Amino acid sequence: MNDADAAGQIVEVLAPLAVDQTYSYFSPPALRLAPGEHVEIPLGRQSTYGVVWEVRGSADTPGNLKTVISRYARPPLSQKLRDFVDWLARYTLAPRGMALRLATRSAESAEAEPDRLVYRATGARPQRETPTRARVLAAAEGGLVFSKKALSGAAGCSPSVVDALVDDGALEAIKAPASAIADSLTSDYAQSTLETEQEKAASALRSSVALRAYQPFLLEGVTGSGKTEVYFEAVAAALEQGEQALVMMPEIALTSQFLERFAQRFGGRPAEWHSSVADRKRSRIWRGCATGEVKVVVGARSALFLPFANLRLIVVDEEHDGAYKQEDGVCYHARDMAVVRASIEGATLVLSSATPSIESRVNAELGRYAHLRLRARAGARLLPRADAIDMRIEGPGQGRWLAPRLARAIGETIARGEQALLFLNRRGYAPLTLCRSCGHRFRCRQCDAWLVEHRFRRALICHHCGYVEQRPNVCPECDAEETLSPCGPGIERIAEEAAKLFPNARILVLSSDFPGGAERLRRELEEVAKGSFDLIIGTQLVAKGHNFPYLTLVGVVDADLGLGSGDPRASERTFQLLAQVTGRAGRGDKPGAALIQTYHPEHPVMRALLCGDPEDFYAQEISLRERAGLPPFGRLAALIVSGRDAGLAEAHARALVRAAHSLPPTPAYRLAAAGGLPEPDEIAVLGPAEAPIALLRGRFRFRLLIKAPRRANLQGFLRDLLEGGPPARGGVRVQVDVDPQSFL
Ligand SMILES: Nc1ncnc2c1ncn2[C@@H]1O[C@H](COP(=O)(O)OP(=O)(O)OP(=O)(O)O)[C@@H](O)[C@H]1O
Ligand SMILES: [Zn+2]
Repeated sequence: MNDADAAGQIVEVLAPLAVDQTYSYFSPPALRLAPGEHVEIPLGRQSTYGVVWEVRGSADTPGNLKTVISRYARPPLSQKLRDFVDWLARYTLAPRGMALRLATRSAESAEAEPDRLVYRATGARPQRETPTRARVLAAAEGGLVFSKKALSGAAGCSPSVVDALVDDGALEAIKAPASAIADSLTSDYAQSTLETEQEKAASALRSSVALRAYQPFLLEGVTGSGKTEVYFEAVAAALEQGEQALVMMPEIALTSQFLERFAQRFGGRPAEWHSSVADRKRSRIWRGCATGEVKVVVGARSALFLPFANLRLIVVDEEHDGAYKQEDGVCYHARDMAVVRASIEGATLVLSSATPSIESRVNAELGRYAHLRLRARAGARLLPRADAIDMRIEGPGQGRWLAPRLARAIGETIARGEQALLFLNRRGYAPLTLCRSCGHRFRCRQCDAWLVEHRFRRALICHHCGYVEQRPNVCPECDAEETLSPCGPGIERIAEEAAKLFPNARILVLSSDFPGGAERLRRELEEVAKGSFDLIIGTQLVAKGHNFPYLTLVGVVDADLGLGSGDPRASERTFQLLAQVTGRAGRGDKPGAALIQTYHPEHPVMRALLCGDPEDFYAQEISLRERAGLPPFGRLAALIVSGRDAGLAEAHARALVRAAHSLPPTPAYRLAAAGGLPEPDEIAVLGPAEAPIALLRGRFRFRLLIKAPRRANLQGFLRDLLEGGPPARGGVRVQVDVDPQSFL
């Protein structure tokens, strides 16, 4: 043994806590740690879990450092994954420990499983025979293997009898093969014949995967054009090389159809990764990703932090979907971080959508992403014919929500034995309840929001914080009886109207807030696909990615709903949602149609939907963004300052603005003068303004918006501001949201 072997090490360890820095520890000679290994370390008065971030050198004695307690037998985090964690933290301004937490939450207990023993009869007779022993041997007859528990259970004896029979030579114990975490997959299990455009796109993806280098693609194809079919070819290419692929989906709990389709193509299911997968199973998948045993993961945004051993492909399905943005804890956009992870891993990246985000569209137009397009539906099917119902002219009567033309079309569809879908993106019965006598309106005490009436649950509910109260019969303000009146519709109210209009129809209301959770929704969506319902009424969860072969008519109850929010992405989001939901029609043998109820049929969003060609719409949105310096032409960050005391929160927000303007000048960025128009290369600090939801869960909220040119060092500025600015006091919190998606 030479000196270096005999010496201990000094290691930097990052703990998955709200800390940014690593801590130095002494590691005794016996441990010989490598970067990425998982260790137990003393921290404060306790011991905690951490990951070795760096080995700094050797040392003979701890000196004044604390000593690493032990090492966990878990697969180490690769350099690439550690780089990704560091990158994420730098970009989002989250403490590095919190970014690490995203990658290690399921690592705990991801040790290798101990070998399991199973038992088999040897055919030899035991030296001593008893009735109990005879029963155990009878249970083991036939040459099969059994667990100890199965044998002792069958014989009604204690497990020690099994051990005794092993000692006697009548049974033998053998190592059981570890049960597989994932099905084995076959790249060419059932290949479909691709159409010309599909084949072109698929072969571009296949060659990219073979190259083993970072290459980003935007796969843009109309609804039902076979995007899934195309990116399956990229998955197949990764499997052929024995390497790994990750497919991200915005609503993983609802993707049983997808898993089924995957199994038909590859002969087995991928590993599923999302919050409703049991902890134990998550740990096994985590480990399987690190050992390379798991080849394909289908998951929600958190799957991006799995410790893949050799990741060749990331697919972000429905890349435009808002669900990819995480808005609490570490605020990150999983689509954008997928780009980063793919580039660190040297993997192929596929962003797939029928209605890409403006950001991805611009990136494709500028050549940053290769643009693959599928312009027609597969199998010569047509996109649904869309028509507007002008609510100013042909709307329904007072207290009703379905225009006569829409009601007629639904009746005819059902009569033909086909399915219709009514879409309204609002849960509950009515978004507002008011007293006709005194005008009292029910609002949440914790939030700046009306309480939404839910008839099925007989309650008034706040959709922001979940606060629930019973709906009274008497007005709490003026004591008048029977004067409370619901205003406006939610899907429950549409269901009530539909039940009156179509008393014999099999109607299904789909909403994420009904009891039974994701499991129930999964079953109901399967029933819809089988044709068990005539009319489906649902919120945005019916819009996404489903294939309902019998569905031929989609009715949009209120197409204007999302347009008035003042959000810079309002038009884009409304277009995406409505294109997706109308795209559910006509995917089977029969052509589909969409009827769109709107007060603004001339709105660019409606025009794009009606003519079926979004090019003008995209061009217009892109030029609006460009002129306003909004993403992707400029960059945004929001600081949300909140507190139980409105005055303190507002004062802190103002103090932050003052602090921004008194930061010492630096070559790293330039700040626009307070109140002045920014020069093209300057960062502007806007606000503070009271947030549109000024009160949320009992906290008063003020927002600052930081607007920066694309090349400016936005993170550098934010870091200087948060470090150099005044400390928050009196329970005031500052949340940083880089690339905000929500402005509420
Ligand atoms: N080449 C093909 N051969 C046979 N069937 C195909 C082919 N391409 C697509 N299909 C079928 O067409 C339907 C739509 O395809 P797919 O779901 O892949 O489209 P998509 O573009 O992902 O749809 P969306 O974005 O609307 O969810 C599916 O039922 C699929 O099986
Ligand atoms: Zn509330």
